[in-house]
Amino acid sequence: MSVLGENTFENVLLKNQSVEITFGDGNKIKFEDCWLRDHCRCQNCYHADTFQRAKHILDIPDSRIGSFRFDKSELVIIWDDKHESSYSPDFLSQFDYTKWSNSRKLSPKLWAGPPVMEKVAKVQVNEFLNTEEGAKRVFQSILDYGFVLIEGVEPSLAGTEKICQALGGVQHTLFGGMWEFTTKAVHADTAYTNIALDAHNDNTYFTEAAGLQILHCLEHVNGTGGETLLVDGFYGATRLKEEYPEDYEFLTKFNVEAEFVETEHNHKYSAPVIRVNSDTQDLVQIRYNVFDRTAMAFEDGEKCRAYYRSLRNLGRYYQDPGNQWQFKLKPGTVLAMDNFRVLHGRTAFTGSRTLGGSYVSRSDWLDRARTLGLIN
Ligand SMILES: C[N+](C)(C)CCCC[C@H](N)C(=O)O
Ligand SMILES: O=C(O)CCC(=O)C(=O)O
Repeated sequence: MSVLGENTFENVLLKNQSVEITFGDGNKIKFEDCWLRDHCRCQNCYHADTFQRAKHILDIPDSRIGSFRFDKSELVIIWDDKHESSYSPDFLSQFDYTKWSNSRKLSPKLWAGPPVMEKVAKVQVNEFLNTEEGAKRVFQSILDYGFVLIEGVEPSLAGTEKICQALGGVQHTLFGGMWEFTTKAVHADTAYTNIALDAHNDNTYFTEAAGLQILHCLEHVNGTGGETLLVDGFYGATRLKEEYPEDYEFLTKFNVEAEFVETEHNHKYSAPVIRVNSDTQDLVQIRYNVFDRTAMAFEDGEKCRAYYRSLRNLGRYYQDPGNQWQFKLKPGTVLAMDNFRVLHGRTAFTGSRTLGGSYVSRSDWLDRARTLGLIN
């Protein structure tokens, strides 16, 4: 791929309502006239200071290319309504479809079980908060493995909040912004107890689940247990696709309804357990939480049985201890995990245990990763 500022125009051919451009890096791309007019970057067509289009799509003339001229560094199109548009080779050469669509793909590194412990990043809090290199390591670990550990954090909600802000900002939900939870039943949810919680994704009952879940064990005294378990939701879905393709197909299409119900709230949402990108079929999100499922009616017995068979077959990968990483979160270490991919749970515990943390929206953490140059 050419370095920015090095590509050139080598040849431009007018072909009916499109132009075929050969660039200095040897690549050839065909542009339709409607696309070229829409991407005129003159001050009447584009607000360069806000990166926004200046015209409604209905106000972009349906014009034809009258003539054009070019040299190595500029292509000028004179439209049949006399408007002139200038393009650089670096701008246009971005729009090779394969290169453009690949530049938007994420590349998760699937994992199964404890070996991930050696791969996931463990970043000191000052490195994360005060250096670009540290911030890049944090977000790259989330992009690669779906989670990261940040160490040396002040074991308080305030100390944890600094991490949540740096990850993209605190996402407010019915549970609050920054939350601390214990076995005090402040919400009608088993998280606010001391029982074991099998691996799950949070917020399957929200129209958009939290992007990241941040957990920090602030204290655990006079008791045992309360170990965290993580499993790669994308690994399980990939195994299901290989070994039970019809169940994978079902879970990418069938809408499973989930709920969160308490006195002041009644959330419901229905969506596939496995969400894939409709263009690339790449995995986008896992919404696996068998505890928050609502009681559903089924169109027929076949769908009902497919629902149970496929949720069980997928659940076996997630419940397999060989695919899980189980560890004890200790005060000072913050776990940030991608709630669109990694399932989490905990073992039962005794004693007094306080967890602090927050959610961070997917938009906000991807925004940080993008501004660090890690993704497009
Ligand atoms: C994280 N915090 C304790 C605030 C809320 C927990 C809610 C858990 C819910 N059963 C779900 O899976 O979404
Ligand atoms: O208590 C824990 O370690 C995790 C609780 C949990 O799964 C959640 O809050 O979603």
